[in-house]
Amino acid sequence: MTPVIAFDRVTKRYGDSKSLDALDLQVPPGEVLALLGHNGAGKTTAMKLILGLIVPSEGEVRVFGSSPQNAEASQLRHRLGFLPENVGFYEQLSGREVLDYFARLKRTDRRQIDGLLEQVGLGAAANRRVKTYSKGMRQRLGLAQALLGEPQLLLLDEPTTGLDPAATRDFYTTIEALRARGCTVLLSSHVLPGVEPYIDRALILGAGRRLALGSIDELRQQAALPLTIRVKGDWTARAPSVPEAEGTPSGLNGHAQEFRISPAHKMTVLRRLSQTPEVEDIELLPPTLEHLYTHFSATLSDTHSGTTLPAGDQS
Ligand SMILES: Nc1ncnc2c1ncn2[C@@H]1O[C@H](COP(=O)(O)OP(=O)(O)OP(=O)(O)O)[C@@H](O)[C@H]1O
Repeated sequence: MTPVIAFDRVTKRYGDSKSLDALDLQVPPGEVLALLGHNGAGKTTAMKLILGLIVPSEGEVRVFGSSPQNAEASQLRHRLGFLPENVGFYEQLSGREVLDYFARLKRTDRRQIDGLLEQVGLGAAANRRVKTYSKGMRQRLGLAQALLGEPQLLLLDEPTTGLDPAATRDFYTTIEALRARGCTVLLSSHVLPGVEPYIDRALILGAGRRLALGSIDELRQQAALPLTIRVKGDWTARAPSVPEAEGTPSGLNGHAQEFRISPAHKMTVLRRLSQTPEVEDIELLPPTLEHLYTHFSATLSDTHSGTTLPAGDQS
């Protein structure tokens, strides 16, 4: 199956510095991929290359099997929706008028506008001027604009910046619906909380390089970070220590204790604890995407200080 996005050793240079450095990436149809990285990691550069706004210095970018630069590029753009990082609209227009304007620009059917406004939760505010919209409402209008024409590929640059937790959740619910209808979504972010359940894979970029790529489970396996075990009950008198624990265990409310163990010791520790009658409950807390992001981003500082990236992540 042709990947929706394919980067083959793509480098983008500005003067002497590289915004992207020999990036390889294949995104299959219907995947939701999070593009994660600190400021300046190369996320927006990758999106601009996909949109055909800039050209690679080396390597090749293909979108739906074609170069975003060639003669078919305008057709290609009809299959694409884009929400830029800083979305700006004409303040004097209403939400409906803004979408009407963009639908004309994109030459798409204007009858979808009301449905889209409902879908992003702006149905009741459709006739209000944009200048009266909150930050969250503007982001929703930006998303509705990106969804005009039922795109098969959606590029969302920092879409949840400035949104409150409820608006962020609503936003991810919309992403879930898009995934259900087979749309491929590329979502750049450094705001991670809440994104985990909605993505298929994450690409962690650092200084234009691929630091890690995989599903959350694959990233957990690669990182082999300790997991946290939370144990409730008055069990410490009978089994006062867990020799496998890393660092100092922490007490919680006097009735629970939390400690970190390596994944290799998980089953040994669980078996022992489950045979201790005073143990009332055991909770396993695997590393979150945020932990993984911090871990893989630290490999970049290691690289800069002379050591290399982990095996398998050097492309
Ligand atoms: N037009 C340009 N001219 C020179 N340097 C550029 C240009 N565009 C981007 N860069 C540089 O390329 C690097 C990557 O930038 P990019 O905007 O892709 O990062 P980003 O991951 O999107 O960052 P942020 O999270 O801050 O948006 C940065 O060092 C940036 O300064």
